[in-house]
Amino acid sequence: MHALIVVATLPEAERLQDLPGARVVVSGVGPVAAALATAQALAQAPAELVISAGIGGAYPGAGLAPGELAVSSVIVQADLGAWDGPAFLPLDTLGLSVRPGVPQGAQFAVWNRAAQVAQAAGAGFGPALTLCSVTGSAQGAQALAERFPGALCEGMEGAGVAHAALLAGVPALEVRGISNPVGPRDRTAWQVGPALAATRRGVQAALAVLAGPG
Ligand SMILES: O=C(O)c1cccc(C(=O)CC[C@H]2O[C@@H](n3cnc4c(=O)[nH]cnc43)[C@H](O)[C@@H]2O)c1
Repeated sequence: MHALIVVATLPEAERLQDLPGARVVVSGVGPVAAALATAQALAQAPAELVISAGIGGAYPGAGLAPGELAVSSVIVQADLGAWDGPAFLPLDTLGLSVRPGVPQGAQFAVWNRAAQVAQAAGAGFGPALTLCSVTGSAQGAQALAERFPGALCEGMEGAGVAHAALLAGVPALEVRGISNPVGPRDRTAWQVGPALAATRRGVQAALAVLAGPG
C-alpha cells in the first residue's frame, strides 16, 4: 500500500510526483475541495497514510521563516464555530459535531508517528490551522495565535483532508513548507520555491518513517 499525498495545486504536485511510495492527487484550493478529492482517491485505492502537503503561512512567534517546515501535531479547522460579538465559540463549545452522533469538533488528531517525522525532517511540530481564506492582517494573525496557543502554520486544505481520512479510517498528517509569514498581504514577498523544497523534505521524511520499523 502507498501513502496518498493531497496537494492543492499542480506546482505543488510537480515537486512530489517522483517520490517512490507516493500517490499524489491535486485537489484544488480549500478544505471542501481537499475533502472531496481525498474521499474520492481513497474510494479508488486504499492508503496507509494520507498527507496534506503544500505551502503555507507561519504565525508570528512560531519561529519558522520562509523555506522552513511545519509538521502538524493536530489539524484544526480554525474558522468552524460561531462569533458571539468579539468572542469565537468553537464547535465543541456549542455542543455541535462534524459527525452525526459522534462528538467531533474542529480538531483532528494526526498520525501517531508525526513527532518522529518532525524530528527526522528538522521541522517545527505543532498545531496546523486550516482556514477558508488567507489571513491578511497582523491583528488577524495575532488573534488566531492567541486562540490556538502554539499554532505554527496556516493553510487552506489540511482539515478537509484529515476529515476525509478520519471517515475512511486512515491516519492523516499535514506538512507545510513555509512560503510567507501570516499577516498583512504581501504576495510579492512569498518565497514559493524554498517552500516547495521544504514541503518535499517533509513528505520524504514522512515516507521514510512510514517505510521504517513501527
Ligand atoms: O493573494 C494573491 O494574489 C494570491 C495569489 C496566488 C495564490 C494565493 C494564495 O493564497 C494561495 C493559497 C494556497 O496556498 C496555501 N497558503 C500559502 N500561504 C498561506 C497562508 O498564509 N494562509 C493560508 N493559506 C496559505 C493554501 O493552502 C492554498 O492552497 C494568493
